Amino acid sequence: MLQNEVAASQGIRIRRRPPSGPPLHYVGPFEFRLQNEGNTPRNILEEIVWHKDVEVSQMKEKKPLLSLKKVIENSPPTRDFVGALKAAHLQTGLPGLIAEVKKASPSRGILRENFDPVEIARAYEKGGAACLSVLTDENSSIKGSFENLEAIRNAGVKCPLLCKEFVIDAWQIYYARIKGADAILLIAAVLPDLDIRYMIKICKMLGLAALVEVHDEREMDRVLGIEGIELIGINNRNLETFEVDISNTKKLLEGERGQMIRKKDIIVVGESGLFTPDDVAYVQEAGVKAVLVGESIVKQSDPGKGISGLFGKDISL
Ligand SMILES: O=P(O)(O)OC[C@@H](O)[C@@H](O)c1c[nH]c2ccccc12
Repeated sequence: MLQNEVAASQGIRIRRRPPSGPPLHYVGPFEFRLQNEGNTPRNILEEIVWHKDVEVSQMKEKKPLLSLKKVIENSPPTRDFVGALKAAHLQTGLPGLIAEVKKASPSRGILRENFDPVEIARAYEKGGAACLSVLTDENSSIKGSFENLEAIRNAGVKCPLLCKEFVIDAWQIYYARIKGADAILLIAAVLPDLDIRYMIKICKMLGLAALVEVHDEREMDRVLGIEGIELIGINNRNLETFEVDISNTKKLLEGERGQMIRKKDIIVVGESGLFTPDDVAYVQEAGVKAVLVGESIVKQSDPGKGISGLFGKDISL
């Protein structure tokens, strides 16, 4: 089966690359690009993934896997991302915080002018974040970068770091490891089961935690069928439509799914759209032991104080 067909059979709507024939058409003396269902991305997630495909193949030519492996042999060990979340939860009785260093988003535009990633990371650490998330996609309106990840790691920040990337190829996991990541995001709306299985093995080999992100029941059920998963993120934002609804976290943790997660001792991370202590309490009640928060804290003049605002108390002690 073709890659897109395998994905579609698992309910994945994101196509990994334009599936249909030549996009150029001749009409008289003119050549122009005819947009059609086949060669036009259906939403921003699909557009990012198609772009990523080109980006990764170019990067791979410049830095082949073998050269990355050599660098990794001499890299310092990774930090324990899952352990840091568990410890924070035990210590505070609140969900462990993954605080996101986020400059902009496709739906909200620029979130912070004068964006200084290292300053934000330090403020988060001081404010009690257990871990940090750093967006690394450079070509979309997310405005992330691997330089930010590297700069935060090199600045002596001790919190474990999540590389927030759109992973479509295992090469990216090696690259993230070199740039200072302790964990990486794998998006179930993009990756078929076999890719997730394979990538989780690579993460284990490299000492990285994998945060596997789901958004609906079907994705959750697929991911629960995969061995060796320690961290599942429930995104309250639909990456195709950008609709945000925090009751999504509750819905996906009800009944048998919640039971299975407890039995497997999986840590669930509530992601996106969390702004108030009530929001945090709501997802904690639903069963999460960690939260991933960007907008509400990165927008504050002191992002560290933003954390106290989010939890309704100082969690830095
Ligand atoms: O800024 P928010 O609403 O607090 O959301 C943070 C984080 O969950 C969000 O940035 C996110 C979750 N999954 C993603 C995947 C790609 C890009 C971004 C994301």
